[in-house]
Amino acid sequence: MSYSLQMYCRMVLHRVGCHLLKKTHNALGPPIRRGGAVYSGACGFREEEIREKLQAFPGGSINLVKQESGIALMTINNPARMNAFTGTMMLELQDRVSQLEEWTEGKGLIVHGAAGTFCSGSDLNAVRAISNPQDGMKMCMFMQNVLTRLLRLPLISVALVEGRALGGGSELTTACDFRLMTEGSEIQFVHKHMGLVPGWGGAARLVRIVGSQNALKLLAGARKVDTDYGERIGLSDGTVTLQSAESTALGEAEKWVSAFTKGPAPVIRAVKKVVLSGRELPLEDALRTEKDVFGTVWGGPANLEALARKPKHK
Ligand SMILES: CC[C@H](C(=O)O)C(=O)SCCNC(=O)CCNC(=O)[C@H](O)C(C)(C)COP(=O)(O)OP(=O)(O)OC[C@H]1O[C@@H](n2cnc3c(N)ncnc32)[C@H](O)[C@@H]1OP(=O)(O)O
Repeated sequence: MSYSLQMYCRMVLHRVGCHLLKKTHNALGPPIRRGGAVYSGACGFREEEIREKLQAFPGGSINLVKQESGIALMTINNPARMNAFTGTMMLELQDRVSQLEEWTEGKGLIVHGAAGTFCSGSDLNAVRAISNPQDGMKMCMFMQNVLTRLLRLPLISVALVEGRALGGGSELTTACDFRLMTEGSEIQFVHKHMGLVPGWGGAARLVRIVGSQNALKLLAGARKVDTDYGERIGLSDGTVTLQSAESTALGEAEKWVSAFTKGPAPVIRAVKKVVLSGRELPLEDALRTEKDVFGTVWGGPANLEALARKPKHK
C-alpha cells in the first residue's frame, strides 16, 4: 500500500473511531468535547496529565476584561520574558476562553501583549523541561484545543501585534479572525530555526489565511513579516497608525474592530457563526448551518425593528 493511501486509511479510521466513541459518550452522559475542541478522551487525549505538567512552570498571566461595548480585551502578560507562554499561562488561556464561551453579550475580542510586544512563543524554560516527544505532543494537543476554541468563539477577534510575535506567538495570531500590526512590528514563524514545525495549529490556519505558497515561504524560510509584507500576502488586515499624541494602538484597534461589532449581539454573533461554518465545513453542512443560524435572527427583534424603520440602503 502506498504511503499516502496508508495515511488516508489511518485518517478515516481515526475519524470514524472518534466519531463513534463521541456518539456513544454523548448518548451516555455529558459532551466529552468542550466548545469546539479537537481532541478528547475518545481520541486518547488525557488533559489532566498535561495540565499537571504545565502547572509546574508558573509565571505571567492572561488577563481578560469584558467591556460594556461588547468588546473584550485579552492581554498576554509576561513582560520580563517578552510575553512568553509559561505553563500556567497556557492553563489560564484555557480558562479565559471558557469565560468567553459563556459571555452571551460579547461581540468582539482583541488579543494583545503587555508592554508593547505581542508574544515570544513558548517559555523556553518549559520547552527545555518537556522536550521529549510524548510531552510535546500532549502540549500540542492541549494548545490546539484551546486555540481552536478561541477561533471558534462567536466573537469577531483581532490579534493586535506590537513588537514581536514569534513561534507560538505567531501561531496565536492565526487563531484570531483578523491581525492588525503596528509600525515596526514583526510576525515570524521561527519554528524551523528551532528544528520544529508549528504544533499549535498555526500551519493549518496559516495555509487558510495566506494560501499554501505563502505559508511555505513563511515556514520554510522562517521569514520575518513586517507590515508591508503582511498586508501584501493577507496575513495583516491593516497597519495601526496613531492618530494623535493621546491615541494608543489598543484604542485604534478598538475603533477598527467596532466597525464590525456595531449592532445587536445576536446579529454580530450570527455573522461570525455563518462565516465560521463557511470556512470550516463542507458546503452542504455549511449551508445547513447557515439555515439554522438564519432561523435564529429571522423575525428577531433586530429584524423586526429594521422592517418597521423601512431603511433605505443608499
Ligand atoms: C518554535 C515553536 C515553539 C512552540 O510552538 O512552542 C516556541 O514558541 S519556542 C519559543 C520561540 N521563541 C524564541 O525562541 C524567542 C527567543 N528570544 C528572542 O529571540 C529574543 O529574546 C526576543 C527577540 C524575543 C527579544 O530580544 P530582545 O533583545 O529585545 O530582549 P532579550 O533577548 O533580552 O529578552 C528579554 C528577556 O526575555 C527572555 N525571553 C524572550 N523570549 C523568551 C522565551 N520564549 N522564553 C523564555 N524567555 C524568553 C529573554 O531570555 C530575556 O530574559 P533574560 O533573563 O534577561 O535573559
